[in-house]
Formats: sequence, C-alpha cells, structure tokens
Amino acid sequence: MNGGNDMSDYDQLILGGGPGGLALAYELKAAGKKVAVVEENLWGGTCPNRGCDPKKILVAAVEAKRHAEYMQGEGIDGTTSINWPDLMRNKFAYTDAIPSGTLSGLQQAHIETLTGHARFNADGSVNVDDQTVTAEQMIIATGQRPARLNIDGGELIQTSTDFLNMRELPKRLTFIGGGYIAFELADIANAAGAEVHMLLHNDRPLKAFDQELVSDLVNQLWADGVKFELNVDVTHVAKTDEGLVISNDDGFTLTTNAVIGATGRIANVDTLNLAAVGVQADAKGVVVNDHLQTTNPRIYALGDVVAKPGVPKLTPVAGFDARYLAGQLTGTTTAPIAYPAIPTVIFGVPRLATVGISTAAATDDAKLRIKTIDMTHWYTYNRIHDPKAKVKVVLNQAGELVGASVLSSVADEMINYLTFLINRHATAQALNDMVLAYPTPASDLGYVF
Ligand SMILES: Cc1cc2nc3c(=O)[nH]c(=O)nc-3n(C[C@H](O)[C@H](O)[C@H](O)COP(=O)(O)OP(=O)(O)OC[C@H]3O[C@@H](n4cnc5c(N)ncnc54)[C@H](O)[C@@H]3O)c2cc1C
Ligand SMILES: NC(=O)c1ccc[n+]([C@@H]2O[C@H](COP(=O)([O-])OP(=O)(O)OC[C@H]3O[C@@H](n4cnc5c(N)ncnc54)[C@H](O)[C@@H]3O)[C@@H](O)[C@H]2O)c1
Repeated sequence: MNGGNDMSDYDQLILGGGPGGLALAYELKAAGKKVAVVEENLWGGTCPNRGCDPKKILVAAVEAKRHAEYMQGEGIDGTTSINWPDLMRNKFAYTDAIPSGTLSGLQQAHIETLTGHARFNADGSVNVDDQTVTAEQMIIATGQRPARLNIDGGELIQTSTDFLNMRELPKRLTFIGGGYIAFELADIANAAGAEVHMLLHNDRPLKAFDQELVSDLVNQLWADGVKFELNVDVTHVAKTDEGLVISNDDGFTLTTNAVIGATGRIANVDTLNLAAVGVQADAKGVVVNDHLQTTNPRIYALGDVVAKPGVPKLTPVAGFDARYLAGQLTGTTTAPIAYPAIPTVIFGVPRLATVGISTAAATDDAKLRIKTIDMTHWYTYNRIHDPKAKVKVVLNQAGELVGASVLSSVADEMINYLTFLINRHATAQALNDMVLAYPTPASDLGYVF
C-alpha cells in the first residue's frame, strides 16, 4: 500500500462514512493529507439514508395535506390524502442514489475508500474485514444505532430505519417512546392514514423542550388523531391472529399491526475493540477531551459516537466537529472546541424548535427574563390559517436574546434566524438597523424581543 508517510499507509484513517466522517475527509484532503474512510454499510451514513433527509421527504406530503386542511373554506375545497406507496417511491428515488453518489464523490476527490467493518488491533492498526491498515491518526466517526428494548417479544419491535423503508403503511402503528423520533414518525404515519398510538413510559414527552409548547404540540397531535398513552412500561409483545399484542403486567393491552421502538440510540462502539487500544467508551459514546481526543492520544472521535452531555446529536453538530478537528489535525488551531448555540427541531406539522438557554433554566435564573408571545393571529400565520403559533424568548439583562422556543408551521425557519441573533449577541436595536423582506417570518423578528 502507498505510504501516507514513511511508517503508515495514511495520514488519517476515518472509521465511518456518515456526515461527520465524510466532512472531515474532504477537509483533510483539501489540506493535502492522505486520508482514507472506512464504511461498513451505506455510504453517506444515517442522515441521508435512514434519518433526516428521507424523513423530511415524507414530511413534505404531511405539509401539503395539512396546509390544504388549514385552508378548507378559506379558498381551498376538497380534501387531500397521502398515497403511501407513491410517497415511498418518491423517498426511495432519493435514498437509492445516496450510497453510490457518495462513493463516487469521494473517489472523484481522490479520497481512499475502504468498504468493510473496521476494528482496532492491539498494535494500533485497524482491520477492515481481513485487510490491515495503518495511519498516523485514527478518527472514530461510527455514529449510533437504535436502542433495542430487551423485553419478551422484543424481536417483533421495528426501528425508525424499518419505518422509513415501509412500502406498505400498516393499518395500526404503535410507537414506543416520546422523543424526537416517535413524535416525527407518528405525525407522518397519522397524516398518512394509519391509526397511531404513542406509548410513553413516563409523563414527560420531549423533556428537553419547553413544556408549555410541548403540551400545545401534544394537543394538536391528539386533535389530529394520535393517541397518547402515558406511564405505560411495555413488557411483552406477542404475535397473534389479530395482530401484535402489546402488554404489561399492570393490565395494559393494545393490539396493533406494527410496533416501532424509538427509545433512544446507542453508540456504535461495541465491536471496535476499543479496550485493546486504551480508548474509553460505553453505550453513551466515546469519551473525549475538549479537543475531541480520546484516551488514546493518536485516536480522535467526532459526531454522534461521542459522549458529550448537553450537546445534541445532530448532523450539523457532526459537521461542526469535523471542521474543528480538521483544524486540529492540520495545525491551524489548538483551541479547545467551543460549540455555538445549537438549534434543534421536531419536524412535523407543526414544528417545535428550540435553541440556547431553555425556558426551564431561565425560570431558575433571576438575571434572565422569559417573554411568551402568541403569534397565532399575526399576519404570517393568519395568512396560512396555522392553528397555533407561539414563541418564547429568553433575554438577559442587556436585552440580548439568549434562548428561544418556537411552535408553528415555520418554526424551523424562525429558529435559524433566532440562532443567528443569539450567536451575534443581538438586541432589538440590531434588528431595527436592518431592512428585511416583508411579509415573511423574518420580518416578524423585531416583534419577538
Ligand atoms: C430517524 C432519524 C431522523 C433524524 N433527523 C435528523 C434531523 O432532522 N436533523 C438532524 O440534524 N439530525 C437528525 N438525525 C440525526 C443525524 O442522522 C445524525 O446526527 C448524523 O447522521 C450523525 O452523523 P455521524 O457521521 O456522526 O454518524 P452516522 O451518520 O451514523 O454515520 C456513521 C457511519 O459509520 C458506519 N460505521 C459504524 N460502525 C462501523 C465500523 N465498525 N466500521 C465501518 N463503518 C462503521 C455506519 O454504518 C455509518 O454509516 C436523525 C436521526 C435519525 C435516526
Ligand atoms: N429532528 C431531529 O433533529 C432528530 C430527529 C430524529 C432523531 N434525532 C436524533 O436521534 C436521537 C434519538 O432519537 P430518539 O427519539 O430515539 O431518542 P430520544 O432520546 O429523543 O427519546 C427517547 C424516548 O424514549 C424514552 N425511553 C427511553 N428508554 C425507554 C424504555 N426503556 N422504555 C420506554 N421508553 C423509553 C425516553 O423517555 C424518550 O421519550 C435524538 O436524540 C437526536 O439526537 C434528531
């Protein structure tokens, strides 16, 4: 194999060809490094193959349906329904092209690609299936996979990946969990015509979000037909002639046609043989310092696979890690990583979004002020007959925006503007100094301070 330098095959070997690993590969290649990426499954990773992108293709149909419903009697007649097999064809037309397109992009950029399962050897080299590869530095970018419930009949529970590949929509669909994935996929399945149940083992759905806005979202999903069952700890799933029967020892039973587990994700670390190279990790992820360096100084980690409390596991975060690490590995920066305010969105109709200091934290801080604004009757939302639009902003004593939560059909756009303002330490005056296109969600910003 050609040398990255005298001793090793490559300067850097990246384990995992998802958004994080690939962003790093392109950055390092542009800086003149000899770099290789290993991928064992679909090139492109979770986000474009079985995450963000296919999901938002399905959400496009929900948007079209709901917006037509909101306008009933206001200029639109007749109902719209989702044709699941056609929608899935549309989704597959996008996802089927991702792995080959990703691979050919890497090859055109002259980045070495190795297909197979990566696993460390005690001497610090990596085995990719039966090939041994050496590099000066290794970067673990292996992401996460869905957690599995270890219960009686757990093998009958499917995952978000299975849902995003369902060519037929089951008549009755039940989600276990009350986080990002359960909310987003339940909204899609419900809008597409399935009878949808959401089973939560507690009474705190979306616990990192503003709870008033979460209640508004839950009420809207209820009104749309999603059935929430709180404090249900599922202990059995069994196949019967009537369908799948979900039950527990407290007497709960529900018959359904498919069960999707959305109870969190676990780091892909267990088959990497990390103990042999002194890298500390568990199901929450790889332990790193504030330079994304693991407990082995030659090995780094980035993206979803990293254990980083308080930092959401999202595609743009993996990209941020990659840009930071490229700077570290090419010597252009030695500073510790410092994350900006990171927005996060539950993509449904409506969307729920949040960024910066949460309203829960602000409630306990006398130096912060929360302002709640019902925007439902504002022109932006009235025009499209959005049933509920609300924003809650957190302001510091200097009047700067430091946090925000938004519920509306366009909360994903609004939260990006608010993120920009937070990261720029903006006050109401900064907005008054700008002219923004009207009428748009952005032109409302001056009223939320
Ligand atoms: C249903 C769903 C919806 C999502 N929606 C959003 C969203 O709307 N917005 C958002 O920002 N984020 C979303 N996410 C999260 C987003 O997908 C991840 O944050 C992102 O993909 C992380 O990138 P990564 O490169 O760290 O990991 P991944 O994308 O998971 O890539 C890791 C890669 O490593 C490979 N790999 C693992 N082990 C090995 C090994 N031993 N050898 C070789 N290869 C290996 C895997 O096959 C995978 O391709 C969603 C996730 C899911 C599941
Ligand atoms: N829009 C987005 O940005 C987006 C969308 C989907 C996924 N993601 C990423 O994927 C991650 C995983 O999503 P998720 O929804 O699986 O996880 P999550 O952490 O958001 O939610 C997990 C849910 O499962 C529940 N739960 C945990 N253990 C359980 C158990 N044993 N039994 C029953 N319920 C249990 C939790 O209380 C919680 O409600 C997210 O944290 C996020 O990083 C992001």
